[in-house]
Amino acid sequence: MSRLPQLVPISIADLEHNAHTTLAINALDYYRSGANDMQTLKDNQDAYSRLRLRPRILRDVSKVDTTTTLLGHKVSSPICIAPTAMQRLANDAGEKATARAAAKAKKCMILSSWSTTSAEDTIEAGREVPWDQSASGALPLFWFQLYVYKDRVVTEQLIRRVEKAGYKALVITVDTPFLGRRLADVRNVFKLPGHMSMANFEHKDSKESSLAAYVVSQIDPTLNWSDIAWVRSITKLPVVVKGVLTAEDAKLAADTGVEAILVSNHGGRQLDGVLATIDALPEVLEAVKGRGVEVYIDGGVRKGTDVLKALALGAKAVFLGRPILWGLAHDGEEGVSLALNLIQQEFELAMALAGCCKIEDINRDHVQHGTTARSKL
Ligand SMILES: Cc1cc2nc3c(=O)[nH]c(=O)nc-3n(C[C@H](O)[C@H](O)[C@H](O)COP(=O)(O)O)c2cc1C
Ligand SMILES: CC(C)CC(=O)C(=O)O
Repeated sequence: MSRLPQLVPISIADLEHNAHTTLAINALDYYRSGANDMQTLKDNQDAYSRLRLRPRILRDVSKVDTTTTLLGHKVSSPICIAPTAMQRLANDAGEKATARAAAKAKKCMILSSWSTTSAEDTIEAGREVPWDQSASGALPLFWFQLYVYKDRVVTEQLIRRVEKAGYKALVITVDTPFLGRRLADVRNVFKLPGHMSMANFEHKDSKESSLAAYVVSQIDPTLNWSDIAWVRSITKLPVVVKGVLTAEDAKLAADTGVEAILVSNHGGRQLDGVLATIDALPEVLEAVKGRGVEVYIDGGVRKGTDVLKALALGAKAVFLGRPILWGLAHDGEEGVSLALNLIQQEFELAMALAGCCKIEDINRDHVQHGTTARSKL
């Protein structure tokens, strides 16, 4: 098969292009696919293009500061790393490379339950990078994404391990009672290669079965709000619910006492046909207004202007899924650093060009839906 030439990457799109030229087809398909017709996958990005920015001028933007806080921890930027499973498919250094890049950038990384490196080894790799406080006071931040296993003993043991290892929040993914139907994975009969394992669950590994069958065998489809309350009752770590898309569920999340909500459709990989996350964000924000719940977003964030739009609509932070995998595939740790730096630099430039010097300067008036001037709306 002839491969396209590599680009010298200067954008996330370039990194994606390069990953298409280098990754083995089963890994590439697993990473890039959405469910079914991939309508939501496409819409996650398209929806950002339907928004327009409203810049302010003459505001002395010679210095731009992107530091912010997530659940009380100061990080260098609201650009964070979403949990993605099986990162060693992209590069042998996998999750360790991502952790080092996150630590260097003093950004927040969420590690997937289904990582190919254990929770302990991943955070340890992050610690190899000095966690010295920068002048801004920002520090690296590691959170753990939890799939709730049918076996609650396994679930609780994992929570104890990640508490001990130093993860600072549990991000419970609630949109995967079953795996979405990703047609390419079905055709490729995708499964984890024999030399890798789901490193947090060695004894639960099921290399023989497809991913969908593994989910059916291990993940609890009876999961409901009382289980979220149960997790909260057995840990002091703050809880983030990942996969909220409606005002109704946002209210229930707040009622359950969770500290944060991650508006997510799992990168279009679960229920195809749901709203793009940036279109679902306003109703979620409205539903939890004044309840002290932080609201984040992921899905389709590829450019600095996307970050600006999400923050202008009210998100506290954005999480990147595939862009990190494209960086990993390009050049391991260096590639993840490149992905993070490219979008960080774009965001800083977008802030300056919109007249914003700090995160608090970004507000609802910096963005509008549609392409018609406000005076004509
Ligand atoms: C290859 C891949 C694996 C993923 N694995 C997980 C996972 O293990 N746990 C989880 O909660 N979300 C998982 N996600 C969803 C991401 O956390 C995130 O919601 C999504 O990728 C964001 O969209 P983006 O890829 O457009 O940035 C995965 C996404 C991809 C693309
Ligand atoms: C192993 C999978 C359930 C990980 C995941 O969330 C995904 O592939 O989207």
